[in-house]
This record gives sequence, C-alpha cells and structure tokens, in this order.
Amino acid sequence: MLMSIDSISKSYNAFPNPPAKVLHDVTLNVDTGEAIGLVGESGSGKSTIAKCMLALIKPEEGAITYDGIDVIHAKGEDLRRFRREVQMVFQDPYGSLNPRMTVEELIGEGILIHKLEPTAAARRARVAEMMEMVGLNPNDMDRYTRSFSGGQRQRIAIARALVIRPRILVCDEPVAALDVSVQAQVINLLQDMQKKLNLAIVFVAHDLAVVRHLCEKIVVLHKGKVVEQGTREQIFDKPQMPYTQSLLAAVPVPDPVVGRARRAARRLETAN
Ligand SMILES: Nc1ncnc2c1ncn2[C@@H]1O[C@H](COP(=O)(O)OP(=O)(O)OP(=O)(O)O)[C@@H](O)[C@H]1O
Repeated sequence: MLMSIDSISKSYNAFPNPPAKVLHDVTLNVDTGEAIGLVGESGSGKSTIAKCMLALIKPEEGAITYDGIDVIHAKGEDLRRFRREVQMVFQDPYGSLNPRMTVEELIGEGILIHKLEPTAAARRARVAEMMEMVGLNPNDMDRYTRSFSGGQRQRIAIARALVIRPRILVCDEPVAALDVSVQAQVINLLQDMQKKLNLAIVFVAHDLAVVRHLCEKIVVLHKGKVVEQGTREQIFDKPQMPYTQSLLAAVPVPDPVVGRARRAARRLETAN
C-alpha cells in the first residue's frame, strides 16, 4: 500500500457559527499504480480529501501515511520527498497555469525546484521528452499558454506534474472544465501515463461516468462520509447503497433503447 488514509475527520471554521465538520471518519487506501475514483455530489467533501492527501490542509483526527511517512507531521527531507512524489492537477486549466510563463518554464519549474537536472540543456531536453509523452509538440516550448486550447493546457498541467516522476497524481475534477469531446482524450492520456509510469491516480469527479473508464477502484462519498467503496465491477454492477444507485441512475446511457427504458422506469417510480 502506497498511501493510507485512516479515519480522518476535518472541520472548517464557520465563525460566528461553530466549526462545520465536513469529513467524518474517512478511510481509504491507494496502492501503487492503481487508479482510484472519489465520487460524490457537490459539497460531499471530495476536494477536502484531495487537499488532505496533498498535505495542503490537515485533518484534526486520524492519520495519513505515505510510504512510511506520517504526512500530517512530516518535516524536512520526509516532507520534501512527499512533495515531490505526490503531485496534483487541478480542474481549471486556465487559472492554474501562470500566463506569464512559457511552456518550458511551466513544465520545467519542478525540475528546478527539486534540482533534478544539472544543466539548462538537460532541463530543456527533459521538458521536450515530457511534452512528447503527453502529446504536445516540443517545438511549442517557447510559447505562452494563452494560445493553447483547454485540452492542451491540461496536457501542460499533466506534464508539469509528471516531469518530476511522482508516484501519485491527485487530479481534482481535471476534465470538468473541458468540452465533452476533449474529456475522453485527457482521460485516455491519464490512463496511458498510469500504465507507462506505474503511477497511482486519485481522480476526483462528481460524475460516475467519468471515472468508469479509468478507475479500477471507486470510493463513493456522501455528506463527508464514505458510503461505499469497491472495484469498478462491484460499484457499477452490484451497487449496495441507495445513494450509489441514485448516482448510477444519473449516468447517461449511450444505448438509446436502454436509456429510454431507464427513463420510463424513473417516470413510473416518481408517479407512484
Ligand atoms: N475553506 C473552506 N472554509 C469553509 N468551508 C469550506 C471550505 N472548503 C470547503 N468547505 C465546505 O466543505 C464542504 C465540502 O467541500 P468540498 O469542496 O470538499 O466538496 P466537494 O465534494 O469537492 O464539492 P465540489 O464538487 O463542489 O468541489 C462544503 O460544504 C464546502 O462548502
């Protein structure tokens, strides 16, 4: 097991009201090389879990362990290693990339911070290699991101995260801001990277359809609690909890006949 999250709870300050508890006793594990989906409606606590996993915020109760490191109390070399090996990609490919930096500077920044290449030429070569890996043209290295599409920007964000060879990539709704046609390309890229680099991916989404293709394990959240977790087959074929069933009912069905039957069944249910 690469990361374990053990019974964490988290409250936010809601002054003048008492603190609001938004995570209750959340437990989940991430294994090396696996893609895991955190799914739930807006406000269910997905981003809060992601931020705890990245040590951007600390839970008040419980423990988070990454490869022998106590994440909540990590300092010094442990914290540096953790910061290098657990990376993130955010939802908004427009807001998350500094428009004053070239693609080379954006992707190469982590190499500089972590002193991973000895020379500027070696850094540039590594950036070019990374750009090719994520389906970008290395000749675009000196350009600024303003002329790139949302999908290309998300590729830059992925390259920027992967360039320092992390072992876990936490992606918070990484395709939610993209056109539907581009979403599948970015998900395919993440899957490709997962396989090639033996990378663990934690994929946050409000929509089960998005995680179906990528994630072999799925954790369903509701009001800050894990209501169900299991393999893709368990969640999609035999969901145990009514909340998971209701999330599944909202997944669009590509087959029009099945879709029609499902809509008719739902109409009947509401009529009764
Ligand atoms: N910094 C904060 N201060 C106070 N409350 C917060 C803060 N961040 C989140 N919350 C609250 O915590 C709860 C969980 O939020 P969180 O962002 O983790 O949910 P989410 O499932 O990721 O939702 P979304 O899909 O809308 O991003 C929500 O009720 C939210 O309003």
